[in-house]
Amino acid sequence: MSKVAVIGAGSWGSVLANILVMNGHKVYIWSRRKEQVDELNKQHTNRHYLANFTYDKRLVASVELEKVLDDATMVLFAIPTKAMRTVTADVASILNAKGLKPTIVHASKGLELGTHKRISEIIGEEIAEENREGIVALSGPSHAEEVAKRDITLVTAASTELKSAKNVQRMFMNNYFRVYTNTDIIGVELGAAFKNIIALGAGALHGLGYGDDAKAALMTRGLAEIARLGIALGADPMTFIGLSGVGDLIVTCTSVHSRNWRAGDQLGRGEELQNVIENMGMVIEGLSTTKAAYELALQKKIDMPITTAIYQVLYEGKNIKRAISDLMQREGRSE
Ligand SMILES: NC(=O)C1=CN([C@@H]2O[C@H](COP(=O)(O)OP(=O)(O)OC[C@H]3O[C@@H](n4cnc5c(N)ncnc54)[C@H](OP(=O)(O)O)[C@@H]3O)[C@@H](O)[C@H]2O)C=CC1
Ligand SMILES: O=C(CO)COP(=O)(O)O
Repeated sequence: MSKVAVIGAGSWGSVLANILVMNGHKVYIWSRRKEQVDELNKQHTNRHYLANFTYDKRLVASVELEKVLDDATMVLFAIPTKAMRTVTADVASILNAKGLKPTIVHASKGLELGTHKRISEIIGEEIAEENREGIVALSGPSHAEEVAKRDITLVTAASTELKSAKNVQRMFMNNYFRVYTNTDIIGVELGAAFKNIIALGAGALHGLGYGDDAKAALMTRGLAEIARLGIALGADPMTFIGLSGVGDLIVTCTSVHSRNWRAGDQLGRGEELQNVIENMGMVIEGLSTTKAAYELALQKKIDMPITTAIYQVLYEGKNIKRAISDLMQREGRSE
């Protein structure tokens, strides 16, 4: 039996941990809050993040990172991108002190602000090679609310080391959670991060009352521009038509579960950005990813009109209707 340490007990970390427990693995989950640990261990619930769901009683929660990591053969990070560097550094020093070499998996979707690094790059910088077997990104169209109900979900395990990706595939697969492997971790991580930008836009169109034609147009042209940037950053173009590309774009642009879509919807209805962030109570990754992608597009000289428009709305206070009108009035061009 493998021992898995799950770092982060929000909606996604807790549900992935639950899958692993139900698949027969020993799983410890880390939370920084004692009251959440007590709730998970005693009531087997996590009401703030997932109302009306009861976790498998065998899932053990702890605030002690050392205890969670003890004997771990796999470490799974599911925390917001902005917390990745400091938390991985804490994990790294414990792995080093204990002489552990687990497979490292992450399920987060974003780019680090300032450095524009992908999450596997942050992990690679913080956790020494002698303390990791491989780095795997687990990604695809998957909402915690549906996976918790054992709805059918397909994701991909991406790593430059196929052996590690296959290990993750084996550990997570069951009759409702199907895992593919992929060696293009660049494309998988970029598709996962960038689709959140387009989801903000899709939500905004909904909030403003636009119809299905507008949403389909945004998703299609959005995919074109995020793939353009992804390819410039080293991704395989084919990855953008896979689960972590178009698959995740579809679910995030159409699902009421998506925090990015819901944030966009509220902005479209005229809500102030600060209120949207405060009321969500969960991470909205697309907000910072929009900034990172906008800066990268400028650096790489990639045309990203939708991302630019969303950046202007979020960071420069541009009126959303004006942003849409400006997009529509761009010079006509070939598809
Ligand atoms: N929810 C989903 O369905 C999916 C989410 N993802 C991705 O997974 C990642 C995590 O998302 P999700 O679980 O939904 O997020 P949530 O907002 O639901 O939970 C975030 C978790 O991270 C913890 N956390 C936040 N900041 C810090 C910090 N500075 N240090 C340590 N822990 C911290 C939170 O702790 P606390 O409660 O104490 O604040 C909480 O446990 C994101 O990148 C998201 O895009 C990917 C696929 C599906
Ligand atoms: O990545 C996700 C679905 O695949 C989750 O999206 P949100 O963060 O928008 O909820």
